[in-house]
Amino acid sequence: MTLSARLALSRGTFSLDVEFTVPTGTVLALLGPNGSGKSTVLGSLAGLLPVAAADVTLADRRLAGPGLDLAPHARRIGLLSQDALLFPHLSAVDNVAFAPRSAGQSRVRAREIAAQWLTEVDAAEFAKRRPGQLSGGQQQRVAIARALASAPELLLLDEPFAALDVDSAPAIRGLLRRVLRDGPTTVLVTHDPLDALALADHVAVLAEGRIVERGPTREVLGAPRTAFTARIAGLNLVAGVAVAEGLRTASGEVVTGLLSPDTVLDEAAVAVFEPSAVAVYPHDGAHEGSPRNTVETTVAGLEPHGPVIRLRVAGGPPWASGLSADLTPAAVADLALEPGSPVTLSVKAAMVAVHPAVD
Ligand SMILES: Nc1ncnc2c1ncn2[C@@H]1O[C@H](COP(=O)(O)OP(=O)(O)OP(=O)(O)O)[C@@H](O)[C@H]1O
Repeated sequence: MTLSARLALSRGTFSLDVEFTVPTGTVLALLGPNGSGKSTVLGSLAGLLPVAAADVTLADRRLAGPGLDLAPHARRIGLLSQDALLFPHLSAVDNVAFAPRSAGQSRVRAREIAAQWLTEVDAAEFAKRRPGQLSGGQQQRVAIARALASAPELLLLDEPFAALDVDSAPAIRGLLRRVLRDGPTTVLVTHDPLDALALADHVAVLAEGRIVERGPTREVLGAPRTAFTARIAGLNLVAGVAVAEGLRTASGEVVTGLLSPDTVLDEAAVAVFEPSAVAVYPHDGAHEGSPRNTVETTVAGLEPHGPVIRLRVAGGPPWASGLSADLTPAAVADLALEPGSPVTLSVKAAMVAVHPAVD
């Protein structure tokens, strides 16, 4: 069910004008700062907001177009927001059964479907409880089951981890990774690049109602082409497979780091670290102390980046090419760095986070 959307609208002084496609079964993450229009895109796709001009098709079904604006319930879209928004007077199983029941399934069949989905999201044991008797994370599991139980052709996720505490967010993220693997075409709104890395095949970066950059997630976040994306992402990313010590790259080097709780060993992962976590030495410099990842490479470029100088490197083992490090202007002068200078980069293992990633 490929989604093709063009949406244009104004809300007061804010205007939105975007066009994008999400191929069947893939996940597009919409990233952007507060107020950039992410929720407005989701609301428009769901048919909850009036649009000035829209052309939205899902496979061969037109949801909106000239003279056509299907009502939300007729769009066959599942929506999951940051708050679970369950019906407080219904049990978990009845909340989930509500979706297939509204789609015309018999009461018995709707309950069977609900029970299957509650099992799928590890919430079968809460089936009889009402939302008030569940934690935020448990409610969000039930809400995921409800969104999927309607067999939506498009799933819209609006910051699904934002209301969860740091302990339950990774488990729910892992759960969504699992159910989205063979799941519906999905648009995920987030301001956290790590959510995009874990769940999305592609990202589109929104700024002031326009898409300023788009492409495969790791490409866009690992090597942002616009200063804007670099500000919100700007992370060093190394792709590979999760191993107990951290991450193993395709060419066999191990980048030592801390595994996030939802990481699965031997599955695709990325090691993520800030340019400010990278120390730079001349080749013969000493770098001892806590366990570090150390690599010999060459300065490719130096650019001012706010108050610091961002150094990019090229050469050395494949995983090191394109890494960034932030230095003070004084350090750049002390080390006499210029393009072509040989340098050793060093990153403390404790500063490297290993996250699951979409293959
Ligand atoms: N009901 C409304 N009436 C008028 N303007 C609105 C309304 N709701 C939102 N806006 C404006 O639309 C713009 C986009 O808002 P939107 O909620 O889509 O951004 P967002 O990227 O989802 O932000 P956040 O990350 O804060 O949720 C903002 O400038 C906002 O002020």
